[in-house]
Amino acid sequence: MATYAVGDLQGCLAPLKCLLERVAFDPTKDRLWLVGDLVNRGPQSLETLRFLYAMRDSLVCVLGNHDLHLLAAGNNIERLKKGDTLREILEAPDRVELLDWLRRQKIMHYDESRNAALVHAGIPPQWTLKKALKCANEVEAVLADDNLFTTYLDGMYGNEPVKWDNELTGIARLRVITNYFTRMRFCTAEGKLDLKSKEGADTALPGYKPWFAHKERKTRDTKIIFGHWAALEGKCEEPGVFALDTGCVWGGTMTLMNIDTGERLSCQCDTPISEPLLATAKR
Ligand SMILES: Nc1ncnc2c1ncn2[C@@H]1O[C@H](COP(=O)(O)OP(=O)(O)OP(=O)(O)OP(=O)(O)OC[C@H]2O[C@@H](n3cnc4c(N)ncnc43)[C@H](O)[C@@H]2O)[C@@H](O)[C@H]1O
Repeated sequence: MATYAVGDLQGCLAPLKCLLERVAFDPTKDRLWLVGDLVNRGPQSLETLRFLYAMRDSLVCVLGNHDLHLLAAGNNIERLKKGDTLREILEAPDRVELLDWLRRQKIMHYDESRNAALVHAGIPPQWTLKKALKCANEVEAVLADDNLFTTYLDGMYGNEPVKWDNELTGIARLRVITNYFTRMRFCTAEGKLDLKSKEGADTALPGYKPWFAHKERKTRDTKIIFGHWAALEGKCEEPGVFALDTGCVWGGTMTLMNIDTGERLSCQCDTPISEPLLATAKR
């Protein structure tokens, strides 16, 4: 039995299948951890979601910003944006089943036996592991609640508050938690977010650093696996922190890592997003 983690899929099913074949993945024995952003921008969002749903008992999955966006669009809370490749899911006969499953996935997974955490974007430096799990659970509970999840999705968008405060309540509290776990790249040691910068780790504004690079970070004893930040190209110098988004959808590759050995494999995406969309996204 082996446990693997794979970077952002973003609707790229062919490289996922290629990676699973290369490691002879056996869903009856092996486990696959997904860093989130299962869908959007790539060519096969619906087929990817169906493929994952069919093997759901072998998966551990955390949600990314694109997955949350799909949930909002699927509940008529947010419109699709130019470049989104989610319409096929919204029009699918099995959409209710698929979105219901997606909504019940985690924001953070922690495996005590490995002392390893899985998140989409990161864990802010000022939070302990215990605090991070508690905050992730607040969002997970609201998302899984049939009466509350649409109110959450409706208030989820936006960049404020820029920093955690224990006194925060309601949607502002849930929004900053969401932004830490699913959108963060750069922040200060106190967890003040810069959500605008998206380039490499060496492009931080004065006073900011990649979330994992703060020496005060309170989760330094825990292995952390994350995706989201394609411009890192899967490279992270920080010991115990593993970046897995290698920009499949941007013409890069998809990366799979054996969680216990650290061994990595990559597959090219055959059909990355079109050149015009790439140019728009980079502007
Ligand atoms: N609370 C909330 N508030 C607001 N929105 C929310 C939200 N929750 C969910 N959302 C939704 O989030 C979605 C994404 O919003 P965006 O605003 O487009 O998000 P992003 O930061 O660009 O994130 P992405 O996940 O696409 O990052 P990636 O590194 O792949 O790509 C980022 C950039 O990296 C660049 N890049 C990729 N590979 C690179 C490389 N090798 N080198 C340099 N740059 C590279 C790309 O060109 C691209 O510009 C939207 O649909 C939005 O609605």
